[in-house]
Amino acid sequence: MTQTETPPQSETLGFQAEVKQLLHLMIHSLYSNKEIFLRELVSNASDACDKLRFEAIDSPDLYEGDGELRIRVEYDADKKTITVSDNGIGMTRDEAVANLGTIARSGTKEFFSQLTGDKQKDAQLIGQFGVGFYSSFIVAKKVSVLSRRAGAPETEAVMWESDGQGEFSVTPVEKADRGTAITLYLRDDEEEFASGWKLREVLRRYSDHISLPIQMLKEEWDNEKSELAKKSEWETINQASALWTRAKSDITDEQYREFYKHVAHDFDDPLAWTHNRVEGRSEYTQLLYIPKRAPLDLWDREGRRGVKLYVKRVFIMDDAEQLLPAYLRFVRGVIDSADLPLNVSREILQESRDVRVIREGSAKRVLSMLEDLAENKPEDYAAFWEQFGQVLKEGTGEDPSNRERIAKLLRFASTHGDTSAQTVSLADYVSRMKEGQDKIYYVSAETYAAASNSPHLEIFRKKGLEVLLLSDRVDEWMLSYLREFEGKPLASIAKGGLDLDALADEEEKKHQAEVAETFKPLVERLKTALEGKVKDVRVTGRLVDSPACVVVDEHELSPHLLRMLQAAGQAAPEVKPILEINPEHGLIAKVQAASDDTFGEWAQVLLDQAMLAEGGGLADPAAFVKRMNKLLLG
Ligand SMILES: Nc1ncnc2c1ncn2[C@@H]1O[C@H](COP(=O)(O)OP(=O)(O)OP(=O)(O)O)[C@@H](O)[C@H]1O
Repeated sequence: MTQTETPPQSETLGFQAEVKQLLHLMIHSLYSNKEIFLRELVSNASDACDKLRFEAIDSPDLYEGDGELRIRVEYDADKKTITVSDNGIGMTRDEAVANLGTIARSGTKEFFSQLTGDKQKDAQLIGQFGVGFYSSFIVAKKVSVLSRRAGAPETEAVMWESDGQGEFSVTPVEKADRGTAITLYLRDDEEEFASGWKLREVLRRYSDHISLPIQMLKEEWDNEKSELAKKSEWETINQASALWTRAKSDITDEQYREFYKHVAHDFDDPLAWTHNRVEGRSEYTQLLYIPKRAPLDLWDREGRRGVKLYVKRVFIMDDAEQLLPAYLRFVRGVIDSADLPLNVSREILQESRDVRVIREGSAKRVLSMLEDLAENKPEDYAAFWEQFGQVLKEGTGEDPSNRERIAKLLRFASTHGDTSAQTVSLADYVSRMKEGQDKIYYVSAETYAAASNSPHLEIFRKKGLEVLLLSDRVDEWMLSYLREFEGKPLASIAKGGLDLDALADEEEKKHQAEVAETFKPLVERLKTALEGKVKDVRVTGRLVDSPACVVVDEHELSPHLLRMLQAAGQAAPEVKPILEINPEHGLIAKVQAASDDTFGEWAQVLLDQAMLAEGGGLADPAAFVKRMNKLLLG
């Protein structure tokens, strides 16, 4: 060493604030589930081997003569340590600092903003977020990570160490073999994990689905010493074949569930799964899961989506979004293709005919799984709908070839149940349609309350006609694609003239015609008073308790959609409403009797309150209040 060179130095660095918070939460909330740390470490080791195998497709030298990838678990009962090691991709110093000192995952902001302080709820949330490496600190008072990246010189390894309190150190060290060895120094009350029996039991339970061999040193009973003695020979304690390649009949539900937790980085069990081998024009295997809960980044454009892609059992990439349409982005799992080249890139995926076949096939499988759930496990389907219904609705526009199947899977709130729970299917609705009814009626508004209190509903309630109550953001968009169901058009009850004639009896029709005639002069007066503000004024039979309402023409954008466009800063055309008045209402009689002096005020109040009831704002609310007060004082 020359004089100017300094010996490698150890550096102490602070954890990112979020990591500190996560560590604290994890240790305190996940205590009852502490053995999951082993699953997480094995899962990471397996991912590291997958990454190496992928990089080695182009650079076989990375194997450094050792192509047999494996994970090893060792323990020392005296020192109370456990070591999980792999010969995977490994980490450089900088990677260790970034990966084990910060959290740079989508959904991080949502995660921290949703924490409540309630241990159980927070534990659930941490599970959804992903526990990962940091879960080691649930059982360990100190963790050391010794790692060398594949292809880096032996002298360029790193030792990362921390007691999980707020800081960690990184020290340059030497390591002959590539990969990562993570040693946990167990807390005093966690010694039970430093046992061959315990480790085997936990590994079999949580990690049997891992496709690489998980090895431990053989142990045999030593009669002389009356204890289990470790041999120098390794034995593989899992089945070590990719789970999805095994026959369905050889896989237990427990193994399917554990595999899900590994691929989806979820803590919870999945809601459902589908596992198929497809042969023929295209050959692939799919194992796809529906999670129980929406990930925190479901609405995050940068969020994770899609499934893991394997080609002939070699891991190629995470989140291969081309393999499923975007409206199924909540699906997790694995697709293993026999046709794609190993060097496939995201760009190639976009163009590939094989990928298109896989995407179409996978979408169909997921829809079948959902249909099965809806039919045979309605409670599970309701849980699915609550979490992912809004995303599935996007499919009505995105996937025209499956629109009918998707339409059958949709669930809505309606006046039938009068609750905000979305449980009514279009088929349910159709089965309850009245004789002579040929349309599926709906009303859409910003909120469920606004929809269910819409004045437009009055006549429907009176006649016992069911109306769907739509208030999800995606609904208006969906309605522009979903125009009918089983030949029955979907019709907004806030648009156009109300065509309930088929449902009215002769006497009603006669009465309506007479009323329209009687109120003609009032209608004309209102038209003049509101000129420029409304498109038309007419008498309606759709109201029962309200004096007036506003509607728009059939082909025009609904006021609700207009407001959404305006809120999104988009140019929206000007749409003048049609004012409809209820001839049976006392207030209309009052307006009719108003003198010319106050008639203008009455007309304006009638329009303003109809706009308010519809869920819209007023351009000049203060003027409305002033006018109202004046009229109230009489
Ligand atoms: N054995 C390992 N070999 C190589 N890199 C590893 C290993 N273990 C962890 N890492 C790196 O550290 C990162 C962080 O791991 P961590 O377990 O916290 O999160 P994750 O695996 O990305 O996601 P999750 O928290 O959902 O499991 C990993 O993404 C990986 O880059």
